[in-house]
Amino acid sequence: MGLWDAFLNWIRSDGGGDEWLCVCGNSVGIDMLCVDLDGGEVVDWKSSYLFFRQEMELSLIGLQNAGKTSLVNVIALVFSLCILSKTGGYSEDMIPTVGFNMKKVTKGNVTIKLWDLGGQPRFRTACALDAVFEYMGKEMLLIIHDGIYAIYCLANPFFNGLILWILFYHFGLLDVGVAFCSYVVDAADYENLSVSKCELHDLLSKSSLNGIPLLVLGNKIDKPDALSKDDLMERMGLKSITGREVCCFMISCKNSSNIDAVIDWLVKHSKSMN
Ligand SMILES: Nc1nc2c(ncn2[C@@H]2O[C@H](COP(=O)(O)OP(=O)(O)OP(=O)(O)O)[C@@H](O)[C@H]2O)c(=O)[nH]1
Ligand SMILES: [Mg+2]
Repeated sequence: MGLWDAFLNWIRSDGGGDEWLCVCGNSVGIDMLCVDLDGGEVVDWKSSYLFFRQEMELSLIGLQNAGKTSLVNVIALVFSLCILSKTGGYSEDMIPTVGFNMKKVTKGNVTIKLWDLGGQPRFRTACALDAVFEYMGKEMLLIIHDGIYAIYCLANPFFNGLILWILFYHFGLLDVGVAFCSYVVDAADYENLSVSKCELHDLLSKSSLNGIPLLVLGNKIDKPDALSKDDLMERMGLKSITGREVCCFMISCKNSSNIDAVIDWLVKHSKSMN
């Protein structure tokens, strides 16, 4: 049922009374809540989604402390449209990510699988990143055994089938492809900018990422000393990148600034499943 049908039905049935209607929306969709004025309870809710079926894989890459996990939490909150959710959102109290986390968020027809990679040097090795990208390229697979990465090469067809089967049934991890690369930078951490620039350019030199659109997120713009977008683009060497689309947004996970713009970009660049 479409949003307007739901709305009209609700108006026709008990739209008067001591209830009020709240329509809220973001880049993922629109929710319509019917709230009981006396008790403050949500008595009914309907959803409508602006997009056709979309699925995307998002790997968040960047140095330690850039705010990748914070971004995952903020995106998860946007997907729950804030009102009904008691979880997710920004927290000052973060633990550095060990290895990586995978979080899948779904809202209506939009699904994002977020691969949140630990940014400490030991997790940033070419090997760990390669493994994820190669996995997405379906040439190698990455499985976690008690926190240790095991990389399986898909050269052997028998092994192939076996591992794909395990992945499919236990992790639901099939049919993915790298649609774009997203990179998170702390825009207020001048000291680490040159390291961040090198890591990014190293990553872009990988053949599996040839031509793939690049999304750079300058995080923590709530900090008074955060760089401007122009300065960040200059210092990250973004202006010299050719052969691919490059987009840069300045965001704050803390204040949720520009998060909707990021989600819009992701949805536009994801594989449409129509
Ligand atoms: N002021 C400010 N602080 C932020 C923002 N986003 C994240 N932080 C803080 O930065 C710190 C690191 O955030 P994380 O999300 O854990 O960073 P990370 O990139 O996941 O770090 P690793 O897991 O070690 O790679 C935390 O203390 C966050 O609260 C932001 O927009 N503004
Ligand atoms: Mg993290």
